[in-house]
Amino acid sequence: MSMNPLIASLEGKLIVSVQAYPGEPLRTPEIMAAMSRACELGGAAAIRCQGLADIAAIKGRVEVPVIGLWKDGHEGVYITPTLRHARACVNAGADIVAIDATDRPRPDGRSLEDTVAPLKEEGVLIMADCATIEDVRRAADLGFDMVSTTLSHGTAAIDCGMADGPDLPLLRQAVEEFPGVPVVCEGRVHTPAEARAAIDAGAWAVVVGTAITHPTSLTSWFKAELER
Ligand SMILES: CC(=O)N[C@H](C=O)[C@@H](O)[C@H](O)[C@H](O)COP(=O)(O)O
Repeated sequence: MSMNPLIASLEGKLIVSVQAYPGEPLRTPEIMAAMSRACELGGAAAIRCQGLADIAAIKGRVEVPVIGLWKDGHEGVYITPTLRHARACVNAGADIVAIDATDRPRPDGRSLEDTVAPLKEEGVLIMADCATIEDVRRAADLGFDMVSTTLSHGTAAIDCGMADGPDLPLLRQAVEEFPGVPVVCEGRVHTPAEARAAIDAGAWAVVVGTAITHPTSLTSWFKAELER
């Protein structure tokens, strides 16, 4: 099967995740859209973002593709947990929808397979947020358009530490097992060198969030170093 051109366009590219967490000062669609545009000007090939209002605002502000997701809650499956959430992301303007691809129970009782099948029929491009190689295998089997290492560091909704880099072992294993599937390296990519290493390890694209778009974390990293 030939690859969708939008997915193909992301090969070797940097995707920036632009998200603010509940209660944070930057959490308004207007600010997230401005930040996304700023990242686009810096060369982001796509923006990954959260929530229907942010997706719509960002889609209206940038030319590059938007990977949308909807975080609902912060325990269990919270990244676009149901078909309803996924369809809403599409309606808000997402070009690709990111979905939790773990096998944990979903709030609507549907399996991942039953969540994904209608989306595939509707022609929606989907990205699998994976925690383990089993998740990658499941996602590849279900026909996800991209798989990502998003959840490999656990599923804490907010993760501000600078310790640990990206999960290159999981990335490498996924790339080796599924040479035909675009594998995205996402989660704890904190430096340009780490992004480079991910591409060198076979990543189709790299997603960087915190290290570009989360000033509270960035500030705390600098502060911690001064207090060490
Ligand atoms: C685990 C989870 O919910 N990850 C979220 C997924 O959208 C975001 O909070 C992350 O910022 C994103 O994955 C990028 O990762 P990092 O911020 O480490 O560059």
